[in-house]
Amino acid sequence: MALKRLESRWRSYRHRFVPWLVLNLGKNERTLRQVTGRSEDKLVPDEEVSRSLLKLFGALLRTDTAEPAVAALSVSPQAAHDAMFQSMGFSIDRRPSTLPLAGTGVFVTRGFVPKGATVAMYPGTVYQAYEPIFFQSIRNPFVFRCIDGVLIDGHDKGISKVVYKSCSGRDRLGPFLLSDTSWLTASPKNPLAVGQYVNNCSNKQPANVCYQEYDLPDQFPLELRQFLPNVSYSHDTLRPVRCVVLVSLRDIKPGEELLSNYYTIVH
Ligand SMILES: C[S@@+](CC[C@H](N)C(=O)[O-])C[C@H]1O[C@@H](n2cnc3c(N)ncnc32)[C@H](O)[C@@H]1O
Repeated sequence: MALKRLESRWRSYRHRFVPWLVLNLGKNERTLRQVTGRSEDKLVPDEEVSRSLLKLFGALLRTDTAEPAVAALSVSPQAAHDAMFQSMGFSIDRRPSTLPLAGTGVFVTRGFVPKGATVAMYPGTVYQAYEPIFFQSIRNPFVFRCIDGVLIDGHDKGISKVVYKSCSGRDRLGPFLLSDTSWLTASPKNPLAVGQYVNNCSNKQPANVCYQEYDLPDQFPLELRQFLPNVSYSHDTLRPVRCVVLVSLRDIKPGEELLSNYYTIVH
């Protein structure tokens, strides 16, 4: 009976962090997020996400004093955070988590995040459901699973880092970089690209952000793609780049830690 229940739960489980789910589902069952269909998993329309990204990336591009629109931009971390604050009204950064034994977390450092805002991005290499990720996934807590089985490896160390850099170096169009590698360092030039450090909510502290899949539209400007923290594992020009953004579930005040929901059940 218990086995049957577990099996049906596993089949309807679509999301997020597999190792964490296996180890902690029993302890944190009250934090499960339930949605009744794929479309319901989107809190805000894709156009709204596009608008936010275009606004921030445009501001980051203008902040750069070197040659705009070409490779190797040199926005300083402080300038990038200022650009974020001015264009979005808030900024976020990594700090030690407020949750016991949870390592690093992500906090609102300045300004207010309104409900429905694109508050962070989940960086990493994007694997289609059929692509090999075995070695990269060993003891890797940063493998994010999308609803359709696409995986995003957001680990900024070891083999994951090597794979991301190599895919990012491969995909460029003339002078244009199509993705950013600086999220692999302590100071990403796109300050949104720290979503892989957002921790899971607890029974006491409910989630204030949720994950939302976002396929990059074809018309996304070439000169702004250099700020994207995602690259496809295989060079596949037909498929749009899969990104995952974190969207605020309520207004969030400065000093608050962003907490997501590592489990989503799609019925
Ligand atoms: C995607 S990473 C998040 C970043 C992580 N905090 C770090 O410093 O690397 C997922 C890992 O964070 C930790 N974590 C996330 N939420 C937690 C929580 N509520 N309590 C304890 N640890 C947590 C677990 O070790 C989990 O495997």
